[in-house]
Amino acid sequence: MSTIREITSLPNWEHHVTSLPPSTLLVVSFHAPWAAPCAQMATVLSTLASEYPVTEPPSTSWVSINAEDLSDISETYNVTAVPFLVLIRNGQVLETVSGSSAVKVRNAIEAHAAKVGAPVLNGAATATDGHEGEVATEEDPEKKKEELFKRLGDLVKAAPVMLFMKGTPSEPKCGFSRQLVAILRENAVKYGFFNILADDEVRQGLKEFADWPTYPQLWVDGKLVGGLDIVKEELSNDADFFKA
Ligand SMILES: N[C@@H](CCC(=O)N[C@@H](CS)C(=O)NCC(=O)O)C(=O)O
Repeated sequence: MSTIREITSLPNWEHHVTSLPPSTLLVVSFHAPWAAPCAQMATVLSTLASEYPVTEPPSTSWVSINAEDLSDISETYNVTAVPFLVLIRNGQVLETVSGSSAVKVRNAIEAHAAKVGAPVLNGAATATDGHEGEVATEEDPEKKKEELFKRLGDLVKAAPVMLFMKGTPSEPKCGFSRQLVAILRENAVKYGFFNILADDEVRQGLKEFADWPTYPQLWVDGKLVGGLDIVKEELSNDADFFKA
């Protein structure tokens, strides 16, 4: 289970890059502390990283960089907006993804990294150097809502099964979320998760987007199944609900 490491200085970055074998895919996430979509992207990336096992030599290496503090590095990679993802192997930039689309980020990483026990998408990702999903600077509330809903539309598809919960699977912060995590574990379901306590915009926005007022929320293939009660009901009607 890979984790994301924060690069804190230029020497730290140089040491990290030069210590990697040529075959390792280096996943670099540029962020800024003031940009809420970066907090969301951090969660998306740590969920993704956790799906990649730690191997020797490492098949993937995951780092994040404060784009403003380490401007020498962000300038090297032409980071003009955050979040901004750069995929590097053997010193070569393979692909960049500008913006907060969880789907584009997942596709790009899956296209370049082999996950043990998972199919590798061949050429599924395309270069995405457009400006979609960037941080809105305007205060137009309609535009902000449109952007939020676009992010949420991507986020609910960040994994085939997505759990929006309070806390994390290892540390649920609410009994309902804890119960749903236990159900998923009992049914050996692989899932991505999002801690809605870490992002109030997502917490409030998803209620409206989903037309569902509470958490946990379970989404399968980008469609809302429901909360804990609905999942329990589905399983009591069909014990193989998650196997279909
Ligand atoms: N019966 C609900 C229980 C979930 C629930 O009531 N959640 C509350 C308390 S944890 C909630 O999310 N409230 C809205 C919020 O906290 O934003 C289910 O089946 O999921």
